[in-house]
Amino acid sequence: MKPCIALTKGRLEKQFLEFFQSLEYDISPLLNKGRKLRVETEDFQFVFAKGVDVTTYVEHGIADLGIVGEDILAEFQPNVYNLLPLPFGKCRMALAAEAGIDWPERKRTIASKYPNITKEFFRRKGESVDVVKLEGSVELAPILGLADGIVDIVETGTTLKENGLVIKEEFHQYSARCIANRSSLILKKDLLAPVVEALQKGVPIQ
Ligand SMILES: Nc1ncnc2c1ncn2[C@@H]1O[C@H](COP(=O)(O)OP(=O)(O)OP(=O)(O)O)[C@@H](O)[C@H]1O
Ligand SMILES: O=P(O)(O)OC[C@H]1O[C@H](OP(=O)(O)OP(=O)(O)O)[C@H](O)[C@@H]1O
Repeated sequence: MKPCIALTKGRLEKQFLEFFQSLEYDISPLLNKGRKLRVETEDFQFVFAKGVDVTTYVEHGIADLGIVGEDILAEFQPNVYNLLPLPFGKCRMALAAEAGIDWPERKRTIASKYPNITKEFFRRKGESVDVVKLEGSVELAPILGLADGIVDIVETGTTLKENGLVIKEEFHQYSARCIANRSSLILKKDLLAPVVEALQKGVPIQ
């Protein structure tokens, strides 16, 4: 039996595969996978899904391990074992608003793909806000007047800058994480230990 690893499609998939290859695992069957969502290599089964679905497959034990952004874990709090940080997918969570516009004194409206993280951020500040959930291109919301500000991921800051927004506060730093199904870690210990160890060795000491 091969361990099953669920990968977040897109950005993290690319970065994970480069990292995995640097650990000398053969990833050649994954390089020309086309639109296939399930691919086997010599040592593993890989499945490809959206971040939040990666956590669902791992929580249900369909996948033993998952590669997912820490932002997804913070937002959805899945019942998985948060095994270790990985040295890619680094980004921050920030509150941003239009440059040169005064932050209104009334109750504010904040747009985000992360309503739970947003509410928790303002709860800790003792402020009550209305949160509008969006699925992407969140930077549009203040420009179009849907919200006073946004809570979103920032990496280079280019998206904010090119849309006339500025950071008001940064409040979390994230990276990709390796998560595990809680039972798999016990029941498939011998199968998973070598890969977990290899991933761990590949993570530079902070
Ligand atoms: N600009 C970024 N720079 C670095 N890491 C990012 C950035 N945006 C997102 N991430 C990280 O990568 C993960 C996957 O992001 P990605 O944009 O590939 O998918 P997504 O935002 O879930 O949306 P979709 O699949 O709908 O495009 C996020 O959960 C986050 O941890
Ligand atoms: O600071 P930057 O390097 O510009 O990166 C930040 C952008 O990246 C993410 O969006 P993504 O590309 O995932 O698109 P989305 O808006 O559709 O989620 C995030 O939501 C920001 O919009």
